[in-house]
Amino acid sequence: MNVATPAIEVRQLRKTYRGTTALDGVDLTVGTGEIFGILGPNGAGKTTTVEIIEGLTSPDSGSVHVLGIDPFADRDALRQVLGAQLQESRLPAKLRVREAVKLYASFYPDPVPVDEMLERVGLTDKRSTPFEGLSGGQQQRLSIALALVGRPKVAILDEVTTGLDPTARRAMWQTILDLRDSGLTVVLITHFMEEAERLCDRVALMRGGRIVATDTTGGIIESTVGGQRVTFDVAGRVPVADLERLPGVTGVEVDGSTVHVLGRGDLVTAITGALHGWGVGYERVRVHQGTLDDAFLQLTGTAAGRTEEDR
Ligand SMILES: Nc1ncnc2c1ncn2[C@@H]1O[C@H](COP(=O)(O)OP(=O)(O)OP(=O)(O)O)[C@@H](O)[C@H]1O
Repeated sequence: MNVATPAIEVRQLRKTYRGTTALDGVDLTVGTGEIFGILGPNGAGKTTTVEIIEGLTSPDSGSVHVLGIDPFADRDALRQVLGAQLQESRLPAKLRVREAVKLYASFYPDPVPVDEMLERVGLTDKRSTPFEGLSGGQQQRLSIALALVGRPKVAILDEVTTGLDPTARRAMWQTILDLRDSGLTVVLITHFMEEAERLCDRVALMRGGRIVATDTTGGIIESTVGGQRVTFDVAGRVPVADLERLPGVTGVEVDGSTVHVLGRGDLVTAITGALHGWGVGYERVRVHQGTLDDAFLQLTGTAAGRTEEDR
């Protein structure tokens, strides 16, 4: 990954649809050769952002550059470097797999040979199957083949593993990692936290048309939910101030007789040792490592997979 040489630069994008603010000042820098995830609840503005990057939707204001190309000033140049996978991978029902890839290949000066492309996405056996005869996962793989056949330098993949069974999802993950290893820059919109953790070099979390965090998944977890949460029950008075002063502790929450201590390092040893020393009886010690789900919840106010409207 090389953030010093950005593949995509987005500055202060704003977009309103008839009174609905879809984007409210989005800034993004995607380095060349990284898998960059965009996460956020439904309606956060992810698709609008990538549609603007793809030159499909014009922003009200702000700027976008993909490898230095302005998508709105030079659409033809953009098409040669950017591979976009359609969110709704709709093709004519009767179009056969190989014909579809051949058609898309004809748009480019130096496409991947059609049969090689089919092999790469595991669709060789399905080359003569019409689009309507493909399973959801096969349709996803075909749409990736269509996005990649022109040898793009940047690929935008929008929810490519939605609807896939666990085996197909893992195969798709490997495909995406292989693409990154071959030098492609990948922007990945996903609702799956595990997918983001496994694939993405960095992620941006969106909420209400804004980016609320950009970092590695580990960095986001560390800076929002910290290392871990230790929960235990006490019979008597909770020594909140004393707990807050322990090394590594970043927060203490009390819920009746249940105490949650947030922090980093060897928290359990520090807490139990201190409680013994203070003569405070405790029981049922539980440790919860911070996850990307927790960070998502904290930063977006929404559980992963729920909508902004649900809040
Ligand atoms: N064509 C449109 N007309 C009107 N409003 C739109 C249009 N496209 C998007 N919006 C609105 O803009 C906001 C952002 O939508 P967007 O599709 O970018 O979100 P998203 O994060 O991609 O959501 P999802 O996870 O559901 O795909 C939403 O409030 C949405 O209703």
